[in-house]
This record gives sequence, C-alpha cells and structure tokens, in this order.
Amino acid sequence: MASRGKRIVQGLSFDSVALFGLVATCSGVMLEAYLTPDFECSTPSDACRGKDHPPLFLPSHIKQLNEVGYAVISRAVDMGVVTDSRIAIDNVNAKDWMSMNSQEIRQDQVAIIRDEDGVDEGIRKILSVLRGVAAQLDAAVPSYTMTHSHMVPLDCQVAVFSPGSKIGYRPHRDNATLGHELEKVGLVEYWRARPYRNRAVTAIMYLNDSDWGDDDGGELELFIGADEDDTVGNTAKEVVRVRPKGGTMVVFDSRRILHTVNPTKARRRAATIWIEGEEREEIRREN
Ligand SMILES: O=C(O)CCC(=O)C(=O)O
Ligand SMILES: [Fe+2]
Repeated sequence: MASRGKRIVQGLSFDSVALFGLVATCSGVMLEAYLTPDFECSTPSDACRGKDHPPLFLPSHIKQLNEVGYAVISRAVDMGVVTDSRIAIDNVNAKDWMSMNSQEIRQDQVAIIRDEDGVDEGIRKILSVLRGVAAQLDAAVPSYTMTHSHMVPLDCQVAVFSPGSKIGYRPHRDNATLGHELEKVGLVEYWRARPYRNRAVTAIMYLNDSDWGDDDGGELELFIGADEDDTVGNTAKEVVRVRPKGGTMVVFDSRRILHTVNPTKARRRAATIWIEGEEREEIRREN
C-alpha cells in the first residue's frame, strides 16, 4: 500500500514537472515572438512632405518602382552628411545594439533611432530624405501602383555588419506576407511576423565610405522577378547587385522583392525605414 502511494506521489511530481516545463517553454517562445521590435508610431506620409527640398525621389523613380520593383539613387546625400551620420552611429551606446535574428540568418547588429530632439543632424537629414520617399509615393504623378495611403515610421533601423561577416543576411522579403501564411509557418512564426505585414516599400541609405570596393563584398542583391514561393533566388529573371557606397539610396517593394546581403569584408552601415501602405484593390484581387 505504502509503495503504491509512493509511486502515485512520484508520478504526480513527474507530471507536474513536465507540465511546468511545457508551460514555461511555450510561454518563453510566445514571449520571444511577442517582443519582436515593432516600428510603431507611424504618421501619414503627408507629415513628411516638404521636409526634403527638393524631393529626391522623383516621378522617374516611381515609374521604375512600378515597372521593375526597385530604384537606386547614387549620391542621394552629400558625403559630409554621410560621414556625420557614420560617426553618430559609431557612438551609439553599446547596450543599444541587438541581434534581430539567429546568426545563421543575419549577422548584423541593429539599433533603433527615432527622429526626435537630440538626434545628430546628419542622421536627421538622412531620416528626412528616407521619409520623403513616402510623400512622393502618394503625391507624385505617376503615383505608386502597388500600395496607397502610405504611413511613415518615426523609427529608423541602423544596421552594422562587422568586417568578416561570413553570412551577411540570407535571402528574404521584408514584408512577411507572401509565403508566410498561417498554415505554412505555424502560429508562433505567424505572430512573430505581425509587425512586418504592413510594410510596402523599403528605403535604405548606405552610410559607408564612397570608395567601397569590389573586394569588400557586402552587396545588396535584388532577385528581380523571383517566384512568390522562391526563397533563395533561383527563379529570378535578373539579379541586381547594389554596392553599399556611402550616400547611395535604394528603394524597393517590400512585399515582392526577394533580396540578400552578401558577406562583407569591411564594416558596413545602413539606415533603413519601412514605409507602410495598403494594397491597391486590383493588386489584392490578383493575389
Ligand atoms: O542593408 C541592406 O542592404 C539590406 C538589409 C535588409 O535586407 C534588411 O534589413 O531587411
Ligand atoms: Fe531586407
């Protein structure tokens, strides 16, 4: 009798420990998914109109964005601004840098910077140029054909790859909608991706020296025309390689353009914003 009682107690305690372990693991996974940084505080693109005089992102760039899904502008800002921003970024407090994903996926460290009092003038200028893209998407003729009613985050991501990064950033799309349906990726991954589902257009400014060489690597590769379910770029009709020279701005469709960052031999710095927008009715019907 006594030994049966002991077995029940042992059994119960094992079950309780197992149950506790399961609940703790699930809570940990959900908490980690919940804590995905969210670039909130969007403002309508109108708020940025006129800040960037004259607008850099022109109707010809919008035409290109409509037709091929990307546009590259070299020397979008002068090198003095790039150098100031670079110094400001290198002075960001060590504790504010974080890894956004596994080192097997991306090897950069990122910090989130907001356009507010105290932000370095160079970074403020870069932010204003990047945010100005959104105002043009709504105001210019032709207007952007994929999305409308654009919203601009106050937050900008600065990302730094250390020299010798062997992986860079694996191929991905910035808007986790295509290929990320709930039934395909499961609840946790679907939830983790929620801040990325409204991203319409990615705008990046490189903050490196202007003499970034071929040997330095670190190119951004855009897989133009890749199939929706292609996650590596094999089906691309064309691969566009952008050298991350200081002052180069690149803008692309966050939903459709599969892209990767090549391994880099030099320290590589970039400032990125994600402009949000609603899909146009005709595009939604197509999907
Ligand atoms: O820095 C780049 O060129 C691209 C980085 C990127 O793809 C991202 O942050 O999502
Ligand atoms: Fe990306």
